[in-house]
Amino acid sequence: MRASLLQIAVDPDESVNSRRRRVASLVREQTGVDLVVLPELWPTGAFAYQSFADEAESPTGPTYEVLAKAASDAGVWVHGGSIVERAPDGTLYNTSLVISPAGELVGTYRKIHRFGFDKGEAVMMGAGEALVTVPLPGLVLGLATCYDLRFPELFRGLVDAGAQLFVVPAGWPARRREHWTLLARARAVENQAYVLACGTAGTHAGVEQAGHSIVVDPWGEVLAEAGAEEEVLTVELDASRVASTREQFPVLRDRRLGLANPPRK
Ligand SMILES: NC(=O)CCC(=O)C(=O)O
Repeated sequence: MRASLLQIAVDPDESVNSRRRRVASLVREQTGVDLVVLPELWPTGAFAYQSFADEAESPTGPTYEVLAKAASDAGVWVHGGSIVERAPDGTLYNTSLVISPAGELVGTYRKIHRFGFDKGEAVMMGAGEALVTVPLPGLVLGLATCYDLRFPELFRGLVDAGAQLFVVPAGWPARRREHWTLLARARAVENQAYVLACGTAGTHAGVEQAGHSIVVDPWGEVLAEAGAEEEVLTVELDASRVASTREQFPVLRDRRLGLANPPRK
């Protein structure tokens, strides 16, 4: 499987619609790969909280429309990063879209762990409640978004649901870049799965973005890593590597589940 991660620069001087058109043509340029991955909240910027309500859309709204057309023109699967979703009851969610080469919306995932502690996304958005996997030809995809990367139990739950490849769109700040790289490798090693972590470039809402999108294999080796600027990272994934790693070094088999917690003192 060939995958391209589009590390998009979110420039506040570019309108959301111009960025959608620009990203759609970048997706079309990936004809020949199997999977294209976009970052978290690339239409608005993950930290541009003030525009969330104005730019909120439905999962089949304007971002889906441009990506679905681009996916079918290029004949690729698209993980569309995420959008600000407005649910029918008015709640906002940070929602990922997975689109087939026929342009169908085959999966959505509402970010479970919201970032910001007592402000920003954490108070403006609802929390997702469901783990999501999507079978792609050759590998089962498990979905997570940005801050989710800090919560290993989510990834273990996705492994239990069959995931072999994690796609993690992000808007990760430059000042915590070392955490990003370390956590992406940790999630790959502990779960013996591919990690495709796609961040944004540029600075928006005063937050410099890390870029440094990264692809890690099931043994924890970094197959490719971007710089800080806008960049397309294309990698070859070997679907059989997940099974062979899990077979040759069967650490997942040694889990001790169901132990009782010690009483709290
Ligand atoms: N958009 C995010 O989830 C940011 C996460 C982050 O900055 C961190 O975990 O650190």
